[in-house]
Amino acid sequence: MLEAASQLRETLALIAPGTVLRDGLERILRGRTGAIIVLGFDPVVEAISSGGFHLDVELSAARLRELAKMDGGVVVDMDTSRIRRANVQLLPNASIQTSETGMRHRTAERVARQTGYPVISVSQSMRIISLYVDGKRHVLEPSESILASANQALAALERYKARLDQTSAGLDSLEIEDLVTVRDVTSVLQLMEMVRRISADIDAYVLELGTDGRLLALQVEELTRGLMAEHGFLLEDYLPTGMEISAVEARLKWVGSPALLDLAMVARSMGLGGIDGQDLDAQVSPRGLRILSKIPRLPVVTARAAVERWGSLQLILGASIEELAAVEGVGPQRARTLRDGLSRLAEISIVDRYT
Ligand SMILES: Nc1ncnc2c1ncn2[C@@H]1O[C@H](COP(=O)(O)OP(=O)(O)OP(=O)(O)O)[C@@H](O)[C@H]1O
Repeated sequence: MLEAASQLRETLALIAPGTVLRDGLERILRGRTGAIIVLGFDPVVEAISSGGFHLDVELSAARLRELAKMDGGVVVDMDTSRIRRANVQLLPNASIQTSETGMRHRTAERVARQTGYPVISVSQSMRIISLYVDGKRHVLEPSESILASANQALAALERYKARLDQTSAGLDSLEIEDLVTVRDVTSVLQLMEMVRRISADIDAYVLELGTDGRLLALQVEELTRGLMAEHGFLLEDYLPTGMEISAVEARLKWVGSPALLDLAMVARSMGLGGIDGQDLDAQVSPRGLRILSKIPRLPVVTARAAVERWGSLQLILGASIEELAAVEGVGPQRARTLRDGLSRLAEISIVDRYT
């Protein structure tokens, strides 16, 4: 059995716009009929299916629509995308709790609970498609209303991303001048986490939207490109020795959205700002990976080699071209790229400060 959240996700993907199943469901709705469709076929399903007939035909939208016109349920074997039974009376255990009204929906919920397979009901009277999976009911919204919510989330994502870019550029300058405090680092991490959460929400919409969500997916991908890598570099730059990135990520995941607004909470998650994370004005110095990764044409392995050799951005800034070139994995040409890149970042930082 799949993990609950992933079972819902996988089923939503199976019935998203653009899939055969969704096309069939839309036809059933347009034809003003109803349906009850079990997405799985095994001896348990067989045991609670009575009457009707056995089939072994490929699932198609037109077939599903035709079979749904008949009374009773349709059983689809999703592994092989084949229709296995139609016109069956489903007889789940009547003692299974159901919060639904109407025989079709009560049956759908019970069958889903009893078999562990997702069950779809299309209500003829209410004209809605419901999915019963993992003991819960999920009503399929029309793409337009999902898109409306997704667009709101996208607007929020754009706002947070713009703030993140600004805050991250501010951190560049502070790093060059060695004036970073815990507050500066955690502000960037906080915004990264917010952006990550909003994109995860949008990903869920994208999944449910199927082909209707392609443009949305592209926009999110564009907005969040490179963000995961930068997130990792930021942590590598500031984590106290001995603290694992995965441990910080696991902690952050459990910080609720309101608590995420508290910088001390974020600081505590990454082991900065003292035991309680309250010392936000404490000075910290980066190892330098995040800022070096921003230098065009400088491979990450080279940046990493320099960071491993000196262990601090200030020391890298103070190193001569010859010293840089002598590091294994750097060499003369990349040493120059690195030095020029850092000089440019330093210039930008000075310009930012005095204009
Ligand atoms: N146990 C069952 N097995 C298979 N199909 C069923 C079962 N119970 C109901 N149905 C199907 O649902 C149809 C509608 O039944 P009923 O009017 O009791 O349900 P409903 O919940 O009010 O449905 P709707 O919301 O579509 O109006 C039945 O004609 C039958 O095709």
